[in-house]
Amino acid sequence: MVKIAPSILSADFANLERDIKLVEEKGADYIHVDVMDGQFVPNITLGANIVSAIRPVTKLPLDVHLMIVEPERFIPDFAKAGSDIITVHAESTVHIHRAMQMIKNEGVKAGVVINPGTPVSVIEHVLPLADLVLIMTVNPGFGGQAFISECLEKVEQLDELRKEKGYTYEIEIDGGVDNKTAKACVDAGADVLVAGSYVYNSPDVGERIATLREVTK
Ligand SMILES: O=C(CO)[C@@H](O)[C@H](O)COP(=O)(O)O
Ligand SMILES: [Fe+2]
Repeated sequence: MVKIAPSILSADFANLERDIKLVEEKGADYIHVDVMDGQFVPNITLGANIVSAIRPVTKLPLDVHLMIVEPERFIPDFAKAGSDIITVHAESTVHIHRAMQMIKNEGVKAGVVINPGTPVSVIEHVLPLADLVLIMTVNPGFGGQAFISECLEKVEQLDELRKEKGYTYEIEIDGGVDNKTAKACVDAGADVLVAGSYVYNSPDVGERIATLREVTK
């Protein structure tokens, strides 16, 4: 069954505890945390102090998506804050392999992520290190953008590669996931769907999570 990772970027920041507990109760699998620095992407969100603050409010894994330049500078902080998965952009550092080693050395699962314009070949040599590969289906920076379906070809490639080479990473999709796009993601080979605005911009968050499960069955 597909895993659902609501993105708290679309939650009410004045009521984060309430909104995290709500999706946990309604069957979410991960809590997706979008960290933006205003440089790698044109938006600023939150830092390791917020990850520490939300750590005690949920038992769900914290899936921390770093959209920051030179993430190596902050990996120890996000690990100590209680992240379960830390995902770094191949485009954000010249040392993606080192960044992933740093994450693993902290005892945290290491993810690698690529933007819509970046091919799978760029991350080919770090796939043996990856616990998770995240495919962006929007240009990172904001919630509520339209799904870029061309990116699904990369999900198929990654699914093929793991079958061929015996890699163990999960494939996660982030951006524009809703009741209309979720099925194609799973059909392409995705294991985890991040959904921000679709889940949180509704008075019935439980119905939204249930619909994502229903349409991907
Ligand atoms: O990383 C990002 C955006 O850069 C995401 O995790 C968004 O939070 C997804 O939002 P929706 O497209 O689901 O509204
Ligand atoms: Fe994200």
